[in-house]
Amino acid sequence: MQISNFPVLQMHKSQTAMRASQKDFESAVNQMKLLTKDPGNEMKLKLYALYKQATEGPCNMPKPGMLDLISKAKWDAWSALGSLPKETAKQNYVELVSSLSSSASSSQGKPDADSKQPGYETLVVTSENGITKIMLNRPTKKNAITTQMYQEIMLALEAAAKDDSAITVLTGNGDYYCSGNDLNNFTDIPPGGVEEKAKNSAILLRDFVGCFIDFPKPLIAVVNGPAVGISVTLLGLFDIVYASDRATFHTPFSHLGQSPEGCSSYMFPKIMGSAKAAEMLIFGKKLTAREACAQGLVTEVFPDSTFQKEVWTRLKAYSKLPPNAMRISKQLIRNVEKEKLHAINSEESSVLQGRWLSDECTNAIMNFLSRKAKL
Ligand SMILES: CCCCCC/C=C/C(=O)SCCNC(=O)CCNC(=O)[C@H](O)C(C)(C)COP(=O)(O)OP(=O)(O)OC[C@H]1O[C@@H](n2cnc3c(N)ncnc32)[C@H](O)[C@@H]1OP(=O)(O)O
Repeated sequence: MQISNFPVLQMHKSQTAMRASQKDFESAVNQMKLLTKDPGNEMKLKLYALYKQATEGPCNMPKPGMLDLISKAKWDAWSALGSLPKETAKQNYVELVSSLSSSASSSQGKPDADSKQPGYETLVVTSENGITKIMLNRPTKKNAITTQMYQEIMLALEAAAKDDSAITVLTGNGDYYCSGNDLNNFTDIPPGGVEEKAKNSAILLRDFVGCFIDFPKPLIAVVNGPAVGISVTLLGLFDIVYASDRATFHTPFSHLGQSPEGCSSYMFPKIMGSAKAAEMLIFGKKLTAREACAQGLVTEVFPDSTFQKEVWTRLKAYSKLPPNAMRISKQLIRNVEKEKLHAINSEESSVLQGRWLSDECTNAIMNFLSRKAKL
């Protein structure tokens, strides 16, 4: 085989002026180890040949026997590089790895059109590589959760629980992860009046949180930006929470005349201790991502510039673990407290039903809607 049989090498022959440093080469070698998608045998042979040429020079090994097919394919690929200089081989290796990683990362945040599931207006739901991703999709409203969105999230979780993906991810589109309950939800009053509205909302809230309590597979929050209200309290029910260092965590319930939900009245003291939980849930202290990580609410914080790439690389690796083992482990952890969590969820929903009818709450919502108050 001649060098001309490798178009990618041809393409780079004219670029030898741009030499790759030893550091670039070593980091490309490390990057290859992180690649989660198999690049295919042809590509692997090209990379093998370039690596050998870059580190050992031209192939002078004896040709393997005809029956040793794998060694022979490798020997052929290396020999085909002839007397290609080591420096050029290094450069070509670095560029080839870079083209592989960029095509992998460009497909990470952006689902391919075929994998997008129809039927959702407020979410983008995709399923690929063993991962079902539920993305809140009202970026212009900071992904505030409308009544329709609560319903769609429940449907998406129900479907994800049954599909063949190994893990499920919740994330947000745009600069926010989620700004919590859409405060306009309270303006749509049914014929039965505000009491009926409060009752229906409490039922919706209880059912919504119930889906998170019962979700059977590993559930991961990819917190791409600030999180407010119910999007924060629910995090205690996730198995992993990855956050960008741009994210903040804010539960301004007292400011809104409301009280905690999402089982946070139990999970937050358990996760971070009662004093820290009180600062968040009673006094509305906003935490940075690093503070939330130090309190145990967040699993790991990543720099915003590499957040998507690092998180999706990690999740793709996790999604290849045996799915049944992951499910069973999750259920062992969750089942100990499932009944208790449902009881807490019912109690929190019923307390909120009363709060929504209070003057404190009504005034706070009116203030926001008339733009007098912002968090
Ligand atoms: C079935 C009911 C279950 C209820 C469960 C109980 C849940 C409780 C909670 O989640 S409490 C938390 C509620 N959330 C808030 O109080 C947040 C309110 N929003 C804000 O304070 C700010 O918008 C902000 C700090 C999130 C962002 O500020 P800023 O960056 O200045 O952007 P804008 O304010 O201009 O926002 C852009 C656009 O989005 C609208 N919006 C944002 N969040 C909400 C929201 N939670 N509800 C309704 N609308 C929201 C905002 O009004 C702007 O809209 P506009 O462009 O003016 O049309």
